This record gives sequence, C-alpha cells and structure tokens, in this order.
Amino acid sequence: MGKFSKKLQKLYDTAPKVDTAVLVSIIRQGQSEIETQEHLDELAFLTETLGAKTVYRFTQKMEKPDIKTFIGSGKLEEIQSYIEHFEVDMVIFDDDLSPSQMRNLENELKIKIYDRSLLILDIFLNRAQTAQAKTQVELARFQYLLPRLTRMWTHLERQRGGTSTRGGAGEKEIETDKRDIRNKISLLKEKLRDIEKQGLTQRKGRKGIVRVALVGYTNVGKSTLMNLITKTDILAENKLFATVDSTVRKVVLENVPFLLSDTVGFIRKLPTHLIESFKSTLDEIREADLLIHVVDISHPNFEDHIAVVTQTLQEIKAGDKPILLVFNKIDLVEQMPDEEGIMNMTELELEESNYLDFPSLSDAYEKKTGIKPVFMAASSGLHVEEFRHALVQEVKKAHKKIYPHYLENEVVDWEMKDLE
Ligand SMILES: Nc1nc2c(ncn2[C@@H]2O[C@H](COP(=O)(O)OP(=O)(O)OP(=O)(O)O)[C@@H](O)[C@H]2O)c(=O)[nH]1
Ligand SMILES: [Mg+2]
Repeated sequence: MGKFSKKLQKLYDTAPKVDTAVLVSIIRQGQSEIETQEHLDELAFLTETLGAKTVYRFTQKMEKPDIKTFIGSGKLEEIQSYIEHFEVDMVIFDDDLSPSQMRNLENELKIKIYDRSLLILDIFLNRAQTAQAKTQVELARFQYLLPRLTRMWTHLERQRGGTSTRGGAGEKEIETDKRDIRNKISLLKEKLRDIEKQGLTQRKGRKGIVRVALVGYTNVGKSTLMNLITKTDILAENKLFATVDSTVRKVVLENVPFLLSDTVGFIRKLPTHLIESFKSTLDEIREADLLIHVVDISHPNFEDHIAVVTQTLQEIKAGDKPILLVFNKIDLVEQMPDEEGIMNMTELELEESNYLDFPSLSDAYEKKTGIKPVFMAASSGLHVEEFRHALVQEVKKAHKKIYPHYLENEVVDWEMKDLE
C-alpha cells in the first residue's frame, strides 16, 4: 500500500461511517405513490444495512431527472433547509447520478451524497469476505470513484478542517490521486485474473457432478436454506446482501451427490457495472445445471422480485436453466382458508384479507417453470422434507440429462429405476 498516497488510503477507509440520512426519489409518470414508497422502504433497508438511520423521505414528481441536479431547484431548497435544521449526515438517491450531478448536488448541499451504486458498493465492501469478492468490489468501487474524484477530494478537504467546497484542492494533487487510483485499478485487475484462473481450475475439477445454485432476491433466505441442507454455518441475517461471496458445498441427499452453491442476492436496479464485476461469482450460476430460485413469499412485492431475478438471470445469460421455485417464509403469511372458511367470512373481511392462495400460485408457476414449486420455511425447517424430495428429483433429472450414459454409480442408477 506504501505506493499509494496517504490521502487516497484515508479516502478509501473513511467512506461509510455516517449516522442520519434523508432519502430522495423522483416519481416518474405512471408510477403510483404506493410503488414509490415501497421502493423507498427498500432504500431505507439498504441505508440501515450500511449502518445509517433514515430520518426523512423526499419525493418529487418528474418526467425525467434534471440534468444538473437530478431534482428540481425548489425541492433542492427544501432538502437543504431540512438537512441544515436537523444536521443530517447524508443524502441518498434511489437512482444513479452522473459525476456532474453528484458534484453539483454536493456543492449545493455540502454533505455526503450517495447514489444507488455507491450505496450498494459500500455495503458490498463491508460484507465481502473472500479475496475474490473483496477484489471485485474494490475494483468496481475504484472504477466508480475515478470520475468522481474531485467530489471525494472536497470531502477530504473538509475533514481536514476547512469548510470550503470549492477551489480547495489543487489540480495537480487531484491528478496524482487519479493516477494512484488508475495504478490501483490495474493491480486489482491483475490480482483478479490470478484468482479467477485458480477458480477455473477448481471448477474444472468438478466435472461429473451435478451443480445446483441458489438464486434469488436479497434477504429471501438463500443462506438459511443452504445451512438447512448442508448443516454448515453461513452468515444469514436480516440485512440486505448478507452474502456477497459464493459458497460451494458438496451435498448428498438420498445417496445422490451434487454441488450446492449459495450466491449474492439480486436487487432491483442493480447497477450493470456491478453485475459485471461479479462475473466470476456469477459463473457459479451460469455453470449450474439447476437453479433453486428462492422467493420471500411474505414480502408484499414478491412477484416483482421474481421478475427482477428472472430478468437478471437473462442478463447474465442463465435464463434457460431448469428452475425449482421455493416459496420461503410461509410462516409469515396466512393461507387462504378452505371453501367453508371463505363462506363464513363477510364480504368486507374477504376484500381486506391478504390471504395467499398457494394452490393457484403453485399452478401458475408450475406452468411457467415446468416444475412444481415448494412452499416452506427454511428457518424452522417447515416442509423441508418436501423440499429435499423435490430437489433430489430435479438433481436426478439433471444428472440424466447431462450424463445420459452414466452407469457406474449403481446407487444413482438404482434410484433412477425407482423413479420410473
Ligand atoms: N420468518 C422466517 N424468516 C426466515 C426464513 N428463512 C430465512 N429467514 C430470515 O430471513 C433473513 C434473511 O435470510 P438469509 O438466509 O440471510 O437470506 P439471503 O437470501 O441469504 O440474503 P442475502 O445473502 O442478503 O442475499 C434472516 O433474518 C433469516 O433468519 C423463514 O422461513 N421464515
Ligand atoms: Mg445470503
């Protein structure tokens, strides 16, 4: 690290320590108030994951964002007087900002500005554990920061005790910092290539065994399910992006061996360059023979989440794999009562109920995926037997498809006969 200036190191170390935040989102045409609030709920959860507290939410109806300051000048003034009055530490935007928007906003508001990418990058940075994930996130973060360096520079100036946000840093010093970052970027790229080479050899060694990957929106219970099935201890917690690395375990169920990997969760508006930076982690998904798509059925937007995951899978070219859909957290929802139960309800009760109709959901998604979904609760193990059974069936199918002439393993062969 000695090669890089102290300034840069400091800039890098001190980014995420903040307390209170206000959230800002624009409401686009055709977007409902409820939808906007739900998106802001998610942004507040992300903010909490970063370690900050949301104190207020600002919204503004706009056809398209202002090119200079993203939001309009009236709204900007409103935010300004709020943050001054309540001494807020940061402003978080639900979208990405251009370097100049970020700079302009910072000049106006004079506090730390986060956009969606920077927020997610900082969360990833806090959570990455393996060398590969760490390197990937560091790289993505530096690439994102490079064009925004003047902005970070002004932060540094203020931290040193000055209050001016303009004209503080000399052009020369900014250039030095930029050069440092560029060097760092090429070193990280090199490091990543080395790590990836190792990963490739490891993955090559896994031929001959079916590979299954857990995928899904963030915080749905993928790691909990992985733990339940493999009895290992992977960090599972009620925070977004608890898992940033992928973990692979060998599992044997009913004498059928396969590899199971836990992966980073998806989220709406996951910045494309971030997806790219996780390419090698996502290879686990791309190279899988079967995907277990875990859904948090207790989330009011679970169907949107399914759509986001489906779309992201397509973007990373893993859209045509067999999918076993798992509706998780059923302990948190109420099932639709049977016919008699419904008869006994008043019309108002029926209208206000948010019962979920499992059989219809099951049919609808079975039509889409060709595989009957499983309804379960991973944290308590409810219906884990159904899940295991469904998983084994699909692993066997995958095995037969990839290795049609595979006969050495008598156990598997015997199990297959049993199936038919
Ligand atoms: N009530 C309930 N909570 C669950 C269930 N499964 C998981 N959880 C909780 O949901 C939270 C998220 O679980 P994780 O397993 O970390 O979710 P994940 O999908 O791995 O999340 P990321 O790694 O952040 O993408 C944790 O607090 C779990 O305890 C369930 O079936 N019911
Ligand atoms: Mg996880």
